[in-house]
Parts: sequence; structure tokens; C-alpha cells
Amino acid sequence: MTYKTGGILIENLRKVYGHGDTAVEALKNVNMQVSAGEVVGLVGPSGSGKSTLLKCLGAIIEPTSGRMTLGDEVIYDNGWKIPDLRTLRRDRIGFVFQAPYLIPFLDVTDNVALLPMLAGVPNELARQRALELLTSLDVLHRAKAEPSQLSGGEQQRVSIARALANKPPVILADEPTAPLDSERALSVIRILNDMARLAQTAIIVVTHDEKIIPTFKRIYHIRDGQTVEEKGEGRSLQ
Ligand SMILES: Nc1ncnc2c1ncn2[C@@H]1O[C@H](COP(=O)(O)OP(=O)(O)OP(=O)(O)O)[C@@H](O)[C@H]1O
Repeated sequence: MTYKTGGILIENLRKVYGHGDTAVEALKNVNMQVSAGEVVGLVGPSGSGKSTLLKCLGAIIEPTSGRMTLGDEVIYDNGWKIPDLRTLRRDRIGFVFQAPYLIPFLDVTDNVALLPMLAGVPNELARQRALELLTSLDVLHRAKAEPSQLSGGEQQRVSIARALANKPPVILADEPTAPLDSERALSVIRILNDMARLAQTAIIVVTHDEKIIPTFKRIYHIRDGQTVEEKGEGRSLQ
């Protein structure tokens, strides 16, 4: 397997939920690599293991065995290799969900600035970074608004800004375009591709969305807990 440093490498990952008669082998043998600067699609039928894989990679649940490397660091090798998983999640992994999950009582700027503030970035600097991200995501005009005053597409762009705020080397996006129309869905994918290229972020997008699947250059299919890599169409986003 060729692996350019700075991305994601998953080797022989296995996850079994429960024990004995009720055990479910959700991931049997997952192998994946995503280079820094690359966006790959992860597709598969319901129950195939997509969420389990993202949760393992996002250090939300513990795999049963295998190995995961983020950037240049092995984070899991038949056991966690990082003592502080909260800091790992906060500083090195950006999450984008189907629902934006913005904090309703904070304005858009503070929703984006919160994570860098929690990571110790001085408040003004964190807000400055948030405004830069809102500019590049074309929602600066909503910087002072509350999330409830935004359209669905705007909320999703703010949640992408939040995912990028700590400049994580990895972004995990779970059905990020499901609620969006075709134009907005493609615009979200264009933004993720631009961000991957500019910030050298490795991005995995879990999706069923036929509108965006043709845009990926590489796709991993997951079925019964096993992955198969396939060349995607890589349709132009310009
Ligand atoms: N906490 C859990 N305990 C036991 N089994 C689980 C648990 N979470 C998921 N599973 C099982 O693991 C398998 C993979 O589930 P997972 O949620 O990863 O699939 P998925 O591909 O994300 O599905 P969907 O597209 O429907 O969200 C399924 O058989 C599911 O029932």
C-alpha cells in the first residue's frame, strides 16, 4: 500500500460489538488510505459498517484490533497509542455531520471560534480565524447571526468552517450533503475539495448521495464490514 505521510491509514481494522452469542462483527477487515490533500468517498448499504468505521477513526469507539495512523502518528495498534483521546478529537479531527449541530445560543462566529478557544487560542485570534473561514466559505455576511436565522446550506457551510477551525489534518464527514439540493450539495463538495488542497487535509465523506458520488476520484465501497477500493469518475467541480 502506498501511503503519503500526513493522511489517514487504516490497516486490517476489525470491530466486534458485544460478546458471545450476541456479538456483531461490524468491521471484519478494513483497509483504507487517504493522502493529505485528498477527498475520498465511502459508500455502502445500510448496516455495512460506515458509521462504525468513522467512529473508530474519530476515536469515539475503540476498535477490536488492527492499526490506524493519522498524519505521521500511529494512534491505534491493537490498543490506543494516544493517552488523551479528547485532545486528539478536538485538535486533529474535524467532524461534519448531516445535521449541522450548531450551538443555538452562540452566534455564527463564536460557533466556529469555540473549538480553537477551548484548545487555548486567545479569543480574539480564534474569532479572527473564524472570520477568515467564514469568508472562504462565503458566509461572512451571516457572522453575527444566530444559527436559527440561517438557511440549511448556510448552516452546513458554518459547520464545515467549525470542522476546519483547529486546522485538523483529518476531516470525517457523515452524509454532509443529504439535506441539500443539487447545487448546494456540489458547492459543499467543491469547498471540501478546495480545503483539502489548500490545507492538505485528508477527508473521508460517507455518502449515499448520487449527486456527489460522481465527483470522487477514489471511492471505497464497504460491504459486510470489508472495503474494496474503486476508481471514481472524478467529475470536474468547476
Ligand atoms: N452499538 C452497537 N451495538 C451492537 N451492534 C451495533 C452497534 N452499532 C452498530 N451495530 C451493528 O453493526 C453493523 C454496522 O452498523 P453501522 O451503524 O456501522 O452501519 P452503517 O453502514 O453506518 O449503516 P447506516 O447506513 O444504516 O447508518 C450493523 O449490523 C449494526 O446493527
